[in-house]
Parts: sequence; structure tokens; C-alpha cells
Amino acid sequence: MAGFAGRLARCWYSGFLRSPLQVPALGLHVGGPAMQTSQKDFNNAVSQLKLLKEDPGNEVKLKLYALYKQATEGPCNVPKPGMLDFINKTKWDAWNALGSLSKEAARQNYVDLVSKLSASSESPSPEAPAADRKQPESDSLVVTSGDGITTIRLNRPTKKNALTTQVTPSARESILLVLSRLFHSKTMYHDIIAALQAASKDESPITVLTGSGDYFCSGNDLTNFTSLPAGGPEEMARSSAVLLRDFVNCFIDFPKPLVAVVNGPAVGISVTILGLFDVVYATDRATFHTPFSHLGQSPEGCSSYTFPKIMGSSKAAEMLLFGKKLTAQEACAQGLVTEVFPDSTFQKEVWARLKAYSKLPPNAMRISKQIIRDREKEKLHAVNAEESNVLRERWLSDECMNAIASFLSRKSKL
Ligand SMILES: CCCCC/C=C/CC(=O)SCCNC(=O)CCNC(=O)[C@H](O)C(C)(C)COP(=O)(O)OP(=O)(O)OC[C@H]1O[C@@H](n2cnc3c(N)ncnc32)[C@H](O)[C@@H]1OP(=O)(O)O
Repeated sequence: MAGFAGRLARCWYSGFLRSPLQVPALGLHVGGPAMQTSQKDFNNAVSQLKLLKEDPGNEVKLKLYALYKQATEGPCNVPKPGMLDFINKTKWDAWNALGSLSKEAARQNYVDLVSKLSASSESPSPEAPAADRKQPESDSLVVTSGDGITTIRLNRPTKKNALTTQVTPSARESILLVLSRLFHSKTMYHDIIAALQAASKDESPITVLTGSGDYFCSGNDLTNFTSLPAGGPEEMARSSAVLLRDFVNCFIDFPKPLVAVVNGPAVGISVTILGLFDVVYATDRATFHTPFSHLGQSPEGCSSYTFPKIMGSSKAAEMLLFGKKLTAQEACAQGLVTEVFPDSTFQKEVWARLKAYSKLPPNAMRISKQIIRDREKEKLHAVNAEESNVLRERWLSDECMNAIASFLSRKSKL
């Protein structure tokens, strides 16, 4: 364990782990094609940014700010704001981190980033339920209710909707609120728990989980493991196991029809929890991947119990031990997915169907779900507790540490 802590600390201090403020972390151009971006392209990108339909989140906005300053004023040449000038200091750090990147390269990177954001910022489908009620949210989770459906949408498209334990304040929140949320460690996992708890009591007969952009979700954000609390790796593993258990418990206990609208590939915990949903609709572009052994980790989301039950022990083993990635059709044939739709008509067909289902008598649906699920609940809670405990140990293992370091140093991808 000392080896783990030492290695993680060395990785951190040597800058081996990726930081959003480091030039390589942004995937920046430092020459070559950068020269091809004209001032006109840059001006167009500045205008294009204003047309984005989704807020790209604070991290991306910080990148854009830094690149804009570098592109228009060159390397950071203003005095560093004081420690208590929290916002301006963060902006200064981001700009300063670009070092001597040329104005032309900064322009190119700005244009590239805006075009990536424009491509992934999908306009809401006309078939999606009308949002007549929008709950308080962070930028990375959007909750809307309308047409009898509460929709919880994972909204970090530039990170493939990876689930972060970093604080994810809304762009609209004041700095005092940001600080209070830091103090209370509110994360995307907490936001989902809160959204499910609210949905369990709201008026919508049906609740949906879906994602923004091209992915449903790429699972746990692997950079979660890089922010060590004061208690070191052991404390990180302990608190993550508690959070994981609480998170999965909300799915086990959810009292109404819970539907996954899987709009693209799903990885890790976003696949395993599907066994706790009542219905799973998937686009034919979706894939289902649980690379736990590759990551030195072990199954969660009650999948060690639900997957063998759903698909038989040998198919479950191929997924959970060997990380076999299933196509949507395969996942459907194995019972994990209810129905697969062509990507071109996915949103239209799925939302039309859900709107029709939402008109069914809500109490009847709740009671039917209770009869189907209740006798399993005790077992599922026990499985969840055991899986969380096992993972707590796994997260402290060399196998896990090496796999995460490898991803973070960009050596590996699934
Ligand atoms: C409370 C704690 C509970 C913990 C519960 C445990 C759960 C276990 C799991 O969920 S295991 C699964 C973990 N997920 C992964 O291993 C996926 C890692 N990501 C990838 O392999 C790839 O990013 C990809 C295959 C999902 C997508 O590849 P693609 O080439 O299409 O896109 P990019 O890699 O360029 O991704 C765009 C940016 O998004 C970042 N990103 C994507 N997924 C994650 C992730 N899971 N964690 C951290 N970061 C992620 C990626 O790094 C890119 O960022 P960049 O633009 O800054 O480079």
C-alpha cells in the first residue's frame, strides 16, 4: 500500500497524470497545421461558440478562455491575481499554463475545440419530451420533466459522459455556493442520487436515464483517482466504496418504471447498472463494455448477480472476466437490452413509445414493479455491499493503479 501511495504521489507531483491546465493535456498543436488557421476562421469560431446549444462546462470554458487570450494577446503577461481572487487566479493559471504557445497555434486549437464542441452539442430531439419543469442541476447533469417522463441526462459529452467525483458546479452558481459545495463534496454521483430521489417522489410515472452527445456513458471517470484526499489512497478507496454503494442502492430501491435510453456506447458502471433497470432501449450504435479485469477492478452495480441471472453464467463471465464488448444486437439477444432501434430513428421511436407508456395508470405500474422486484431487494443490497467492499481493496492494488496510470498517460484506451 505504501508502494501504491508513493507511486501515485510521484505520478502526481511529476505531472505524469493529466491536468487540464497542461499543454499536452489539451492535445494542443504546437506548430505545423496551426499556421493554416486564418484570422477569419478564428473569428468564425468565436461567433460559433455563442451558438452552442449546451453549456460545455467550466473545465472546457476555462480551456477556451486560455486559448482565446493566448491567440489574441500572446503568452500571459499580466501579474498573478491574489490567492483570494479565486476566479481570476484560476483563469490566470489556465492562460499561464499555455506557456510560449504561439498565437497561431492557439488560434488553431481554439478553432479545433469549438468545432469539436459544435459537433457534439446535439440539439434536443424534437421527439424528446417537452421540458415543462427543470430541476436545479449542475452542468454535467440535466434533469427535466414533461409529458409524464422525468429525464435524467448525463451531460459531459466532451468526456463521453464519464461519471466524475469532482465537484461539478453549475455555471450559474455563485462562488459562495461553489465553495459550500466543495465543502460538502457534491459530485456527479451525488447529483444522480439526488435526481433519482426527487424522481421517485415526483408526478412523472416514468423515469429515464440517457446521455448527451455520442456516448451513453464511459463509466467512472478515471481521473477521479487522481485527487487524493488528506487521508491518502486508503481514504479515497473507503469513501469511493461508500459512494458507490449509496449510488447503486438508489437504483435497487427506485420505485417506478426506470428506463435506460442508451444513445451510444456504454462502459463500466453504466453497463452494470442496466441490470437494475426495468427496460433498456438502445441505438444500434451502442456497445456494452465492462473492462474490469483490464482495469484491475471487479464487477459492481450488482452485475455479479444480475448478469449471470440475465444471460447465464458463461456469457456473464465473458463480459465480466474477459471484458468482451457486446454489440447492441448481442446485448439484446442476451437479455440485457430490451430492444434495439436504428440510430436514424432511435430518438423518435423511443420517445414516442415512452410518451404512450407514461399515460398508463401510474399506481398500477408502481405496484407491478414492486411485485416483480421486491423479493430480490434484500439480495441485491447484500450483493452491492459485497461488491463495493471488494472494489475498495481492488482500488488499492498495483493492478488497478497501473491500469489507471496507463490510461492517464495516454498509453491505453479501451
Ligand atoms: C464513486 C466511484 C465509483 C466507481 C465505480 C467504478 C466503476 C468502474 C468503471 O466504470 S470501469 C470503466 C472506466 N472507463 C474506462 O475505462 C473508459 C476510459 N475511456 C476510454 O477508453 C476512451 O475514452 C473511450 C473508449 C471511452 C472513448 O474513446 P474516444 O477515442 O472515442 O474518445 P476520447 O478517448 O478522446 O475521449 C474524449 C475525452 O473524454 C475523456 N474520457 C472518456 N472517458 C473517460 C473516463 N472514463 N475517464 C476519464 N476520462 C475519460 C478522454 O480522456 C478524452 O479527454 P481529453 O479530451 O481531455 O483527452
